[in-house]
Amino acid sequence: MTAISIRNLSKNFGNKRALDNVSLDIERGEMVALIGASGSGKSTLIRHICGLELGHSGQGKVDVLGSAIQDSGRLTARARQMRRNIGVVFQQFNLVGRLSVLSNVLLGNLGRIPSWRGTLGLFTAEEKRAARDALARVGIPEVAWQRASTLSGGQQQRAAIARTLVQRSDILLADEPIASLDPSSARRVMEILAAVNRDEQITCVVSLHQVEYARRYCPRTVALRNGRIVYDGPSSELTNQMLVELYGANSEELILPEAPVQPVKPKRVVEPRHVPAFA
Ligand SMILES: Nc1ncnc2c1ncn2[C@@H]1O[C@H](COP(=O)(O)OP(=O)(O)OP(=O)(O)O)[C@@H](O)[C@H]1O
Repeated sequence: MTAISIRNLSKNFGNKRALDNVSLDIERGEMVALIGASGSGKSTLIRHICGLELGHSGQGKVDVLGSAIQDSGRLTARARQMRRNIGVVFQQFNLVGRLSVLSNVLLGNLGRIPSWRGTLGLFTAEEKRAARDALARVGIPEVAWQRASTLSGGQQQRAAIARTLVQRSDILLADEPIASLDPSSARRVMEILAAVNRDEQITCVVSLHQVEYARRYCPRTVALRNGRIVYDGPSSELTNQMLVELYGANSEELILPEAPVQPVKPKRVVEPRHVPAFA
């Protein structure tokens, strides 16, 4: 089943074309990296998938798990209900700093419980147990009672992932979840996302600045440039040389300094979906 299907999606901010006729299918259970230099449209695309932004009026469609969340620039009637099934992790501002970590994770229940219960913070013993299990799943059970503002960046991202586990979403969108983390915290967060994708069969779309993480953790990479898809295929086949050709000097943002530019591989026949779409 197709988890996310995007057709002819475009978005302008003033004169700036942020998305340019994007069409993309992501199957259920995939782990896909979105890469691109700064300003290429990664965040904008993620925000359209969860209905936080709307495409051009009269054009474009985004389906999630077989139902439209936005169509022709308008949110559908089901969008609100559908958002419950889409977990989102951002680079920052993931948690309510003054609340305990456990309370933040419990907020993942809000879409499924009566609003009065959420407002009063009245969660059942079963919901609290599930939240503690989720914190254990992401490797930070010991911080449950700490204020969220006291966590390190990596711990905050792990708590945000735990909240999406409590939410029981089928789709997890992570918008630059490791951009402000040190390399070892970044690896840990990516390992957790990969484990959640593998073990819970949650479809993951992760926007990343550095292609090394895409190659290591995401079988498929979609690369954006100026709001257009310029590569869609196996992460392992997106060479540094291709990045240099696609992004010119901006490719430096995407390639870790220690990774040498690889020699260009001879062209080989690939499935149609995997043909790099240079634009
Ligand atoms: N709310 C907004 N108002 C005006 N312009 C915007 C807005 N959101 C995004 N843009 C512009 O749209 C383009 C795409 O931005 P977007 O944030 O999607 O890129 P990105 O690839 O996620 O970049 P980064 O890696 O720096 O986060 C950029 O030129 C950006 O300045």
